Amino acid sequence: MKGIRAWTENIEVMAAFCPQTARSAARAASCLRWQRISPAVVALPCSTPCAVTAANLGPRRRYFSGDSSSSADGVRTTAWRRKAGQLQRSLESDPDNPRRLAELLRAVNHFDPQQVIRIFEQREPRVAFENTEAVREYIRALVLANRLDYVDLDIVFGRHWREAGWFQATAVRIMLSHSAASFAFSRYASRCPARFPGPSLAAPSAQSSNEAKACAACCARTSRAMRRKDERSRSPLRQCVLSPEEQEAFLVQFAQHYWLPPDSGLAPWQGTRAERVQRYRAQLLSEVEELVAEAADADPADFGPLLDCAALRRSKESVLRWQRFVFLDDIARMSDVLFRGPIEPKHADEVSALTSPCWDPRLWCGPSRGLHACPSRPARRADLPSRTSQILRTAWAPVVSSDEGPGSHVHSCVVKDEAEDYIVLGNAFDQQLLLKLQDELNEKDLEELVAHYREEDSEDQQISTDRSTLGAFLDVRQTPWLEEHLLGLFEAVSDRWQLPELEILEDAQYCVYGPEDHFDWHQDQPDVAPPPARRLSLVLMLSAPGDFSGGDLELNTTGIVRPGLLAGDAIIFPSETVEHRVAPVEAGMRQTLVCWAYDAA
Ligand SMILES: O=C(O)CCC(=O)C(=O)O
Ligand SMILES: [Fe+2]
Repeated sequence: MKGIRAWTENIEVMAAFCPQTARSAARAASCLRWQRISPAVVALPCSTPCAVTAANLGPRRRYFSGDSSSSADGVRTTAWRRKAGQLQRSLESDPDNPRRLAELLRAVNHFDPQQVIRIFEQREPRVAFENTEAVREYIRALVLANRLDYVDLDIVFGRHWREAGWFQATAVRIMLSHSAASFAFSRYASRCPARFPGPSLAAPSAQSSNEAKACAACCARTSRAMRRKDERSRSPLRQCVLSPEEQEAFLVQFAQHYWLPPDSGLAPWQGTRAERVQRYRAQLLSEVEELVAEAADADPADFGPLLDCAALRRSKESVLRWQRFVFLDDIARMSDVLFRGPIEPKHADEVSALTSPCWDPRLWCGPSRGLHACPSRPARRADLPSRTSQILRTAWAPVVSSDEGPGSHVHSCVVKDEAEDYIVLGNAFDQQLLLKLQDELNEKDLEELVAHYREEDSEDQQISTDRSTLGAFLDVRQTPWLEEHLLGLFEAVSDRWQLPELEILEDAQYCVYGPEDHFDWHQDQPDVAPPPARRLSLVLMLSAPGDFSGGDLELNTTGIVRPGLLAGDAIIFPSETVEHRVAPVEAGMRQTLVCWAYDAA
């Protein structure tokens, strides 16, 4: 009972995240339900009961069964349904009207938050995330439907939101992502596939609109199936989810810290509220870190960045730990977004920089396979300075691979930054693809492949410049998924430089820069050359910003620019014209994959 109380209070608090419907606290206090809410929650000024109907206040199960136990609830729900019907018709007559969408979602949230999630996720994400009011309703629906544990908030609240808002004019979707839902579901399904039965969820390939429809139908089928199941079922699959009570505890805390007004007259990051939020956020992050540290001592087989089916047969404890980590990480990200809002240009980068160390796949590999101890990988060459051989030995630790077939990966990437001479694609390789790439490089015998690019013994005639890095070559043509993906990235941007059909004719370079390593100013294609020649260069960042300092990639275009790259981001620029360099790394290790597109002969 206590759990249900906490839950309903929590829902009310979350539902109050609705500035437009804010009414006076007095009015709220007159509502019976609000009088039962804990003082911290009552302090909310946005305590309007109008956003909270009785239909929303019962235990979660009610959403799934769709029934309403009292006739008053029934009447209210019917009224909202009718209103939603009208709003839906009005939206149909003007489908791109953001206000109408938000109003519809607000109405539907009164009786069917699951439906709000579906409506929102079925829309073009780029457009949907621009609509702040609709996003609010979506967040509310996620909370009301208790979906926070399996919606990928990295997508929902992280970079994509920001990028959708800031680069809406140029945002491109390169891969197959037809909706946030398919992405979130596929990510979730790959963590825990058996939870979402049905082939198109485990391996969605929704390229065409027909496939998208089939996938949407499958999502609908699955959620119907889920609805039929009692959320608290005793089945082993259900038990591996973070317990509802634990989620409630987090959410209640979350509400107490976040659903407060900004100190008036101050920016959201200033004042006493900001301090509280910061403290809470630090606490969340340290909890995440603790779990990561704990995980480092665990059997690596229990984790893996993506839980596969086999994981379900592993110890329940370890699965639970993973779930808790994911949940905390999501909440930490969400808290950040809600605290600062999706309005600052650097917002998503900062969130990722804060949380990405926790996501470092190497941390999940356990001590015997992790970054700091990789005894099975001997030093590359006896004559290398110990510093660099050390770097190489520890560069890539084996990871648990996710055995997916081609086409099973849905992923979207967006334009993060662009100028006449370059374009930065955010999330060009997502976590999953980075792991696949890591596997690929691990499979190669690095001892054989490594090249030593010091000026004195460089055999590379094409680039005769001062360079100090370690590197290995990777024949991408032997790795069809990689070739296809890289070509996809090149082709997505080739129009802006009016380039014809492109091919990858040269090995990609995996570069490792340790302290003091650098790559001096150069052009990748020194002269304008007849075909086939390097036309576009792509640098894929493999290291997180916290992994190294210094080592900026600098481009000499209209002045020197230093586009910030997070792990998984790629910058593409014309090889013949853009002079660039990698400034000396000051500390840590910087890793990139560099690849060139040629025009066909
Ligand atoms: O590692 C980098 O960021 C760039 C390397 C580069 O410019 C090259 O390999 O040509
Ligand atoms: Fe270069």
